[in-house]
Amino acid sequence: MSMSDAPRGTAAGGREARDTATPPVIGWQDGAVVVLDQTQLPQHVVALTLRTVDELIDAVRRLAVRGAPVLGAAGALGVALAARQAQLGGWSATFLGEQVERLRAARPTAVDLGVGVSAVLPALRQGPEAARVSALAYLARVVEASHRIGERGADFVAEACGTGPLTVQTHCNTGALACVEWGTALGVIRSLHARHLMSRVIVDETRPLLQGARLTCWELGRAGIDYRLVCDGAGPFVLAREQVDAVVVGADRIAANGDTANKIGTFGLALAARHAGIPFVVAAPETTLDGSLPDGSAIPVESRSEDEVTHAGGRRVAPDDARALNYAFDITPAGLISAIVTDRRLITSPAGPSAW
Ligand SMILES: CSC[C@@H](O)[C@@H](O)C(=O)COP(=O)(O)O
Repeated sequence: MSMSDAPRGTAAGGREARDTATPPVIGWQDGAVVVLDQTQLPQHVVALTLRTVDELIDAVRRLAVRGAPVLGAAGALGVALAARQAQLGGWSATFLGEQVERLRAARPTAVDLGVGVSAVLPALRQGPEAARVSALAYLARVVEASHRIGERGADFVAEACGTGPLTVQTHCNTGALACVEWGTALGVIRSLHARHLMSRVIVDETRPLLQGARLTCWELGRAGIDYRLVCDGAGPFVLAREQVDAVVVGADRIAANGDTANKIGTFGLALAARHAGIPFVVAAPETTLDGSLPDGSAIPVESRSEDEVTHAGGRRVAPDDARALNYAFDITPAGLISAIVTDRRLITSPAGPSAW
């Protein structure tokens, strides 16, 4: 992705160091994982150089690197990083295995994080170089999947909604920042735009770190796609008032029956879409399908710090004794989902993916 009109920089271990290199969303450089620090966008384009598994886990937990497919890439590259650290530090095989499992567990809901870790494990036995090559191959597959999802999703939305111009609502950030390139839900929107079918995107601001407001608006602006930002609470009303044609969202984990975990606020949009009689589409790579879980009740839902709800702008806004529930994700029942679009297929079965 092009970042030519924003400040740039690199940083090591979380420290900022400005230079003129264009940071990739995620990549490998000189024995380290390099990620674009998504907590600093859109004001600053700053890369983080992560040299240890601990630094990578910290970046994942504070959402400096985020979005399910990119978390998969982080898991894959993280195994290569662990292999390198093990060689340099003389780690035992047991300790190396423990560090890899810590990485897998850094965030619980996005199944792709563990998928990326598992993809590189066979190469780990052959040493750091083999792990690096395997991780980069995984990253290339993430990119390819993202483009396929965009095209297939655009086919479905165009078929379901007509030739436009279309107003599409989306939630969170599912673009290049979450997928290395193009995007899942935002990839569908990009592909519709490339076909001259898009009118406008309604962007929900998204908790906890305003991923929609900061990241999706930034990406849409760069792509030249018209959008309007709305606060999360306004989402369902705006869907009806602005005559939205379809809702397209991403996913962090899809159970065998099609119940889908995605960013908190998605469930409400799905209810609103059903009320309005418009398609509610989930766009995700095949890797996000977790056939080991029968339904959404088994999906682990991340709960984050209460401070993200009780504080705003760096200061406490709720009373000192206020307690918060800070679920990072919700589960949308399969019955509210019109279609699941993956890089391999279109699933419209009301019985869900278990009938695939
Ligand atoms: C293509 S990204 C799909 C999902 O990962 C996305 O919708 C989402 O919920 C991201 O949550 P985040 O907490 O920002 O990692």
